[in-house]
Amino acid sequence: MTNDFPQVLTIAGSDSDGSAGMQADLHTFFMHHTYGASVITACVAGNSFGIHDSVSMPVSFIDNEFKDLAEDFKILACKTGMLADAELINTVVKNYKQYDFGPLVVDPVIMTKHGNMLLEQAAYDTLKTELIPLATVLTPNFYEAQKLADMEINSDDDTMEAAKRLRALGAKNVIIKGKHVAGETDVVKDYVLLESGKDFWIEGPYYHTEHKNGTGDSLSAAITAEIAKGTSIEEAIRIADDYVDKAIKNEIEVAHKFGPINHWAK
Ligand SMILES: Nc1ncnc2c1ncn2[C@@H]1O[C@H](COP(=O)(O)OP(=O)(O)O)[C@@H](O)[C@H]1O
Ligand SMILES: Cc1ncc(COP(=O)(O)OP(=O)(O)O)c(N)n1
Repeated sequence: MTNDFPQVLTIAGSDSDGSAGMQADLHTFFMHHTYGASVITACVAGNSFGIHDSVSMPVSFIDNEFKDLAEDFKILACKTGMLADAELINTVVKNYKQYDFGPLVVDPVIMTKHGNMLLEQAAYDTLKTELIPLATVLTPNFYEAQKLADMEINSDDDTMEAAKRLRALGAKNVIIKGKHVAGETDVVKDYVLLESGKDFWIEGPYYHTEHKNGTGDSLSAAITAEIAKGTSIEEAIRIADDYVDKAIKNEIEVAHKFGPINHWAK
């Protein structure tokens, strides 16, 4: 029997079209040679045209998902995605503190790139005070970084200041995914501030494609998988960035409008 596949966990919402949410996480875990388990927090009904309905799981059900995994699995790293509201954030925080599921990557999912809200506004403070302090790596996109750092980002200096503020909330390592707007952008730039104080930019070409649903989920899932394999945080972030870059660059023909990225790309 082989034991070469570290066990990892996504604590996230299900997205019915498979492009984002825990489905994207599980595709990514698989491609990084890790075994993915899931604590489902919410379900969204959606397709490549948008999200059309959403329900949250009962708190007692989420407790039982954690308990069942803790009794049977050795989770080496985990990540959070869509948490919907403050009650769900508090439930996840309580369970993460109770069990030993390794380093935590927090993808502070607030809104999809097409404007659907996935976290209610009343929960932003809970995210900041309860979950972010537990984060080994925090992975906000441009919009989320502005909300959580409570500032506008208009320059590289602003991005660096926002990352400092997010570290001050308690996140050990921060990657802020850069702003990228079709027609305005030739390059995408992510900024990384590590626990050691080391910082750097990861720059790549902007790809003109509608097939980029799930980029943020896949980035944070790849970081999680690499951490579970023992990769350093810096290298995990670089590998994850490269994975998502290739997955956007090499489009696949799935769905009619805003499609998924290509997890098989090499
Ligand atoms: N069109 C694009 N071309 C190249 N890289 C992209 C593109 N869109 C997103 N990325 C990259 O995908 C990763 C996820 O970023 P982003 O899409 O902003 O996250 P989110 O899905 O959380 O909004 C980042 O590394 C970002 O630079
Ligand atoms: C259930 C669910 N969770 C998260 C998202 C958003 O995914 P993300 O990768 O952060 O962003 P997009 O690239 O999809 O905008 C989602 N859509 N559904």
